[in-house]
Amino acid sequence: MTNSRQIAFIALRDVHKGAYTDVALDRALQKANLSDIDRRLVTELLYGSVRRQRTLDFIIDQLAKKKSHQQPTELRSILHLGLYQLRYQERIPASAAVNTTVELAKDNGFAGLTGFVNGLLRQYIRLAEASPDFLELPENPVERLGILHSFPDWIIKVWWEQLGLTETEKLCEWMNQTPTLDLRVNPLLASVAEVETALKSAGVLARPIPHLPQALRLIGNNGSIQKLPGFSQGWWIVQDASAQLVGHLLDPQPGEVIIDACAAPGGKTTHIAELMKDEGKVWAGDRTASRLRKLKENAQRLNLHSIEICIGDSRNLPQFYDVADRVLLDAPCSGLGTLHRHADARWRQTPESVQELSMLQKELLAHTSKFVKVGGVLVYATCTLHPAENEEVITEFVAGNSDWQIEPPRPDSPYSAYTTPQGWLKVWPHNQDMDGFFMVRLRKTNVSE
Ligand SMILES: C[S@@+](CC[C@H](N)C(=O)[O-])C[C@H]1O[C@@H](n2cnc3c(N)ncnc32)[C@H](O)[C@@H]1O
Repeated sequence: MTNSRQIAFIALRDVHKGAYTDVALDRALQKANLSDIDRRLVTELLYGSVRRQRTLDFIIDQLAKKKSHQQPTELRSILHLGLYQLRYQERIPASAAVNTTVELAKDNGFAGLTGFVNGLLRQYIRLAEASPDFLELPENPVERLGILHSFPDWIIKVWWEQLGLTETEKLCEWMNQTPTLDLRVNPLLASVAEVETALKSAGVLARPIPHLPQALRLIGNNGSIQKLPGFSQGWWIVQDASAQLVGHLLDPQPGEVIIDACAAPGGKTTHIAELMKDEGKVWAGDRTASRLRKLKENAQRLNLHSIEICIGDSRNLPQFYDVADRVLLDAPCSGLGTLHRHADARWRQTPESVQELSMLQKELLAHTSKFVKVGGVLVYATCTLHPAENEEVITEFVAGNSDWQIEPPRPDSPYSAYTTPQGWLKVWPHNQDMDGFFMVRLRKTNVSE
């Protein structure tokens, strides 16, 4: 049987056994010959079931005698797929969700438990029809939000401390959406209007994004990215709106020397080269060779020649001391601002991994700041929404280095919507409808300690 639900099941089973969601999806899709519509269904069922894992487990715990984690792994995966469709996929008729899930059980070694699967799903339908709020949620507001929107309690706490309860709930809802796709047009090869027209002629609608001169947001679901017009000609690259803000905040100028210290796969490196009209030098440093190969492919496709690759740990590159007009440190982070794109990230990160990342970020900042000439600029950015990786890193750095100052964007700049009183920029996705990001521009003065 190679139907889309069986493919989704194979991928979800692999995720429940420890695989990364995108890797499991690619592997399962490669073995199947599915139409674009079916591929989209598999992707939606898999990503949705992984995101909503905590809620789905809670429902099983409430409806079955055995807790979800006591169920055989593969049966748990099958139940997740069925419940996900019933709870979150209004377009799929309940009868289709139940019947296909029972079939999955039959075809995957649970023929003797089809009655249990059928009974549990039908009980869910009955209870949900009687009262959509039938889940017996705990009183504790953190746990309550965590179960209802499927996040670990520690993430809810981190956001709650910054936003309060109502806003945190909005952010959780935003992070459970299917992500949108933004393009960044390469102005050296095409204009935004040309790309918009080419996409339209292929039946794909796109709209510009305010304040971002190179951005287009695709409207609706699209098939393979590589098949969209202009891809092979290097007219555009996929990059979220908030990631595009980072390049503009750095504001690189033609002829300058720029070091992008954590560059791969090159979304921002290529933006920097475009903004410099491909004149000058962009050093693209990263410690991961496989990701740097991707950077090279991107630079070649976009026909950019000013980029030079440097493999290694950016905490140990003394040859770059005092050479750069500008440095970008787009630091490795916990990715709490892009949880909608990486379905399993909320289950992989932990408070401990955040502490380790925070230390690495502080070390990277201490070293890469030495690359900047006096008078030059460093932009520190992350796609996370955790203060230990953002505010704390910058506050500590500025307090310990009196020759560095935060340089807030001008009040009349397009960044004013994101600028905080401290001078750094924070993009909250539920307010700005783009990935969560933190970014700050620092300037090196000639006043030393
Ligand atoms: C957030 S990603 C960079 C994304 C990239 N700037 C872009 O826009 O496409 C962080 C990168 O930091 C790299 N990295 C992690 N630790 C590093 C280190 N000590 N030195 C250099 N690169 C490092 C990772 O390999 C990863 O590619």
